[in-house]
Amino acid sequence: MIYVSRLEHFNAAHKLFNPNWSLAKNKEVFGPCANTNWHGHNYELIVTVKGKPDPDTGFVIDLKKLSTLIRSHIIEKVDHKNLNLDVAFMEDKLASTENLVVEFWKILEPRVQEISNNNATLHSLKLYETPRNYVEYFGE
Ligand SMILES: Nc1nc2c(c(=O)[nH]1)N=C([C@H](O)[C@H](O)COP(=O)(O)OP(=O)(O)OP(=O)(O)O)CN2
Repeated sequence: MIYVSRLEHFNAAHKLFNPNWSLAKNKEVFGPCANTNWHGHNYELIVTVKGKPDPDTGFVIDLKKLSTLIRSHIIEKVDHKNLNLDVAFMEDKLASTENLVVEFWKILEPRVQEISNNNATLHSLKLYETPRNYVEYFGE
């Protein structure tokens, strides 16, 4: 089994805010991340797929196709956007890195199989919110 990865990036604004709590409680729990007028991050997304190299191409998946898939279905929807206000798949969800990566998985998982003609499956997503904070998700 070979693991193949593609790195993409996007910039987005958000705030961490639970609408069921008061402003004071949001500030207590989330600190500056609950700042009323938003803040931004340079996100880095690493998409890893797994499979065996196709004997005709030597590819587990065509990385150009994988990049196009990630850009058209994820990056175009979140880049230079406000994750709380502009992104349909984040509606009614807290804009945490964890919740983002779960929504990304739901979008990418079936499409990776499709573009690889069922040769590859999605293995993991790693999403950096800052150079020091990142989450990894394996679909479980
Ligand atoms: N489990 C999570 N914890 C936190 C998340 C998250 O998505 N999941 N997000 C945040 C905030 O969005 C926050 O803006 C993170 O930025 P910051 O604290 O500035 O990040 P760094 O730790 O990298 O910066 P330092 O300068 O090193 O403090 C918070 N928690």
